[in-house]
Amino acid sequence: MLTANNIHKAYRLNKKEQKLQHAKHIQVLKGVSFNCKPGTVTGLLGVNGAGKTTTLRTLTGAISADKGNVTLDGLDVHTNKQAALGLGFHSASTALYKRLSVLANLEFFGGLYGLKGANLTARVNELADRLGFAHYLEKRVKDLSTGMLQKAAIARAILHDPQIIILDEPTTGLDVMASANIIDFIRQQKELGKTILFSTHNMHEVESLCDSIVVLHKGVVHFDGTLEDFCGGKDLARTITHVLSDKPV
Ligand SMILES: Nc1ncnc2c1ncn2[C@@H]1O[C@H](COP(=O)(O)OP(=O)(O)OP(=O)(O)O)[C@@H](O)[C@H]1O
Repeated sequence: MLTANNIHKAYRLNKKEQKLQHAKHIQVLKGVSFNCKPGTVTGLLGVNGAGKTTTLRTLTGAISADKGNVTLDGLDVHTNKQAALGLGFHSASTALYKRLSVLANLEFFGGLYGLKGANLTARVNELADRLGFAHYLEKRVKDLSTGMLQKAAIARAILHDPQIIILDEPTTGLDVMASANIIDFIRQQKELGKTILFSTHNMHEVESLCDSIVVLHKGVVHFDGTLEDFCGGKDLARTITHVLSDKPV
């Protein structure tokens, strides 16, 4: 089980912001705690600026938390290498080398995970088939469309076959077909027994995929539980708007 335990995170403001806000820091996460149960899909929801990306980045160690910890099956993912390898993280900033082909990128990053030879080829081909990018393995990353790039970057993030897959807005900016492809992929990964945590603003994706949701608001977990418990049979988009703006549904 992946556990976020009392995560706090503040960012230092730049000089102009410090003057405007009469503060040196902005406290973005204020004690975020939740679990992702094995073999489930959890949606991380919240309005722009709620702290979703910061949560995912601190969970995966991409940035350090000021306080709190993250464990995978009881092991701290920030200090235990084996636990860290249990996570795969994709976000808009997941980098690929633009001048290299998709294949060369995946071979390079696979090598960093210790994959080589037939095992590496098999893993790249498996992901290319599942995500539907086998036909552009030889294309240079700089020549990819947004959707193509997204799939290649997701593949890069999970080359090492992690138990936990963490995706920051995986379908943002994608057309319906490319989005559906990624949603199918998440579903397949769940069927394979993986644990998935992803942030999104698309409530239909949440309704069709998620076993549970975590609603973040102003850096605090506002709700953590099943969709049914959150919505009580009502429409998710309306419920979340109601809950977060305190207006009647
Ligand atoms: N590197 C940074 N330095 C300073 N402030 C930051 C930094 N990164 C994020 N923030 C601020 O932290 C807050 C939360 O940002 P975050 O990106 O985590 O929110 P989010 O819920 O993912 O938003 P969105 O839905 O728009 O992607 C925002 O006020 C943002 O401006």
